Amino acid sequence: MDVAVLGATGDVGRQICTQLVERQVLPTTSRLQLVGRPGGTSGRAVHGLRADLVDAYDEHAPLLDVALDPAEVVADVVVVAAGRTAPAGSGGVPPSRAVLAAANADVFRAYADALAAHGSGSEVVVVVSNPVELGVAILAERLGRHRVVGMGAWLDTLRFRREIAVQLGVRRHRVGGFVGGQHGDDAVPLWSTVRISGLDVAERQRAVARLRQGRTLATFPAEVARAKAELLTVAATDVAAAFALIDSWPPDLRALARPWMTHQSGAKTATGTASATIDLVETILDGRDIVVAGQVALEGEVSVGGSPVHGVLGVPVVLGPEGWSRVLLDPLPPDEDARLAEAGAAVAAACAPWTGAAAVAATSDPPTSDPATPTTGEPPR
Ligand SMILES: NC(=O)c1ccc[n+]([C@@H]2O[C@H](COP(=O)([O-])OP(=O)(O)OC[C@H]3O[C@@H](n4cnc5c(N)ncnc54)[C@H](O)[C@@H]3O)[C@@H](O)[C@H]2O)c1
Repeated sequence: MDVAVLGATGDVGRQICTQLVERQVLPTTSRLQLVGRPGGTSGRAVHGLRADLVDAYDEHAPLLDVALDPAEVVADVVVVAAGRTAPAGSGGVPPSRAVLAAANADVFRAYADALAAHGSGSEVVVVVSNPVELGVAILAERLGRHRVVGMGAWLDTLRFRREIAVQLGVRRHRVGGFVGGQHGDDAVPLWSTVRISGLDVAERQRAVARLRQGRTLATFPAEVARAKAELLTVAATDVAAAFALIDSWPPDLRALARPWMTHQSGAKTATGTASATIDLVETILDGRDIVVAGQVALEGEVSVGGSPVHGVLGVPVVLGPEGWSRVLLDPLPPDEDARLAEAGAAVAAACAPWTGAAAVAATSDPPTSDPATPTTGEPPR
C-alpha cells in the first residue's frame, strides 16, 4: 500500500512523512510519495527532504519518491497537508478562516481534479489542511464522499480523551468518547459518548458529572472566548503561567484552549497533528474497520436540531480501507444536539461560497469578507 503526502515539506507534512517512516507504518516495499509544488520553495526542498529521510532511516524506509505535478500523485492513501496556514505566534493579524479558505480552496480543487482525472479511483484521502471541512467538501464532491475524511475531529477527540485521562489519573487509551462539529472553536465535545474502561455506567456518570462541574455545552462558546482573552493577558508576560492556568480548567475547555495556546506560543501543533493523521492512515492501511471521529460529507445520516445534515460535519464514523462507511452516533442530549446544529450551520455557511454552483463564481471572484458566522473568524489549530 502506498501513501502520498501533499505539502510534504511543510511543518505538518514533514512531521507526517517522518513519523510514517520512523514508526515503520509502511513496509520497505511500499512507496511514500513526497509531493511539493513546482516553482515554489517546496519544489526544491522536497528533494532534500527525501535525501534527509534516506539518511536517517535507510534500513527500514519505504521507497521514497518525489512528485511535483498533481497529475503524478498516485497512492492508496493521499494525505492533504498542502496549503496556507495561520502563522504561529501572537504577532500580526492572522488570516481569518475565510482568507484561509480562499487560498486553500484552489489547492483542494487542483488536487481533487487531478486525482479525479489521473488517480486509481479508489484512493482514500485524509484532509489535514484547513479549513478541513472545506477540503472535505471539495474533494468529496469530485472523488465520492465516502473516500474522503478530515482528521480535525480525530485530533480534537484525542485531545479531549487526554484531558479526561489526565484528570482521572488514567492512561488515554482507557478513555473513549468523541469530539464532533467543526475543527476549531466550533468543535463539540460529545460528553454523552465518553466511556472509561473499568467503570460501570453509574461510576462513569458520576465521574463525568464531576469532570463537567455542572456545566452544559450551552455556555461552552462563551467559555472558550473568555478563556482565550484571559490567556492572551496572562501570556503577554508569562507563557508558562498561561499553560498552568489551562491546567486549572475542565477537560473540554482545556482540549480547545491548550492547542490554541500552543499556536500562540510560537510553536505549532505539527507533531500532534501528524500523529493523529498517522492513526487514520494506519487504520485505512490496516484493513480493519475502526471507529474514529472525522469530518465527512453527510447526506442525511445524522439529524441535528431536528433536521438531517446535508453537508460536512465532524462525527464518529467507521473507517476502513475503502474510506468511511457508517456514522455511529446515538441520539444526543439537547445541549450536544444544539451545539452540533450550530457547528453544522457554521460549516455550511463557510463552505457555501466555494462548493457546488457557487464554486464557479468563487474561482474567478473570491469573497474578501468572512462569509461564515462561526464563534470566531479564527482559523483552527
Ligand atoms: N486538521 C488539523 O488538525 C490541522 C492541524 C494543524 C495544521 N493544519 C493545517 O495543515 C496545513 C499545513 O500546515 P503547516 O503548518 O504544515 O503549513 P506550512 O506553511 O508549514 O506548510 C504548507 C506546505 O504546503 C505547501 N504547498 C502550498 N501550496 C501547495 C500546492 N499547491 N501543492 C503542494 N504543496 C503546496 C507549501 O509549499 C508548504 O510546504 C494548514 O492548512 C494548516 O492549517 C491542520
